[in-house]
Amino acid sequence: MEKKPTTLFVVAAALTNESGAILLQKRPDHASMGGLWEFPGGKVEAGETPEVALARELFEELGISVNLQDLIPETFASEPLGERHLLLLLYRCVTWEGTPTPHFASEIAWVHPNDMAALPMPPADYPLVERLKRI
Ligand SMILES: Nc1nc2c([nH]c(=O)n2[C@H]2C[C@H](O)[C@@H](COP(=O)(O)OP(=O)(O)OP(=O)(O)O)O2)c(=O)[nH]1
Repeated sequence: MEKKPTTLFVVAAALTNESGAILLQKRPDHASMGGLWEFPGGKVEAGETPEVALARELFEELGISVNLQDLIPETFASEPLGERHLLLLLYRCVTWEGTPTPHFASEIAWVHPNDMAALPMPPADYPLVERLKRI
């Protein structure tokens, strides 16, 4: 019988500063996809809307607070991820409270989409970056 992959719902943010650079964080070496640069975010938990999940993740991972209405849908990725299928919703956010501070990531950096090709990222992120370059 054909295997039916479980869809993994992930939300992430393109936190964008005044010069158009976007915050990326480096996954810790011991994590899955360790050492890769990603958009901050994570899995949507049961009972959460995607926006509530993203606001929670941004607070947990970076210590910043966002208003749900400031999370603007930007683009998404739909890609196989091991035995699962990843659906990653990317939101744009230009307004938040607090200074992003890495709580789990090994590093954070502000990177212009044109410079992201130089960084190793999860495979699902490359099409997202291409989209961000054209916006
Ligand atoms: N936050 C985030 N996750 C991403 C990106 N690209 C990408 O493939 N992912 C994947 C990595 C993870 O499998 C999943 C995010 O979940 P998470 O960050 O809460 O997961 P985790 O480290 O606990 O992951 P896992 O070991 O359970 O797979 O989405 C991205 O740009 N940002």
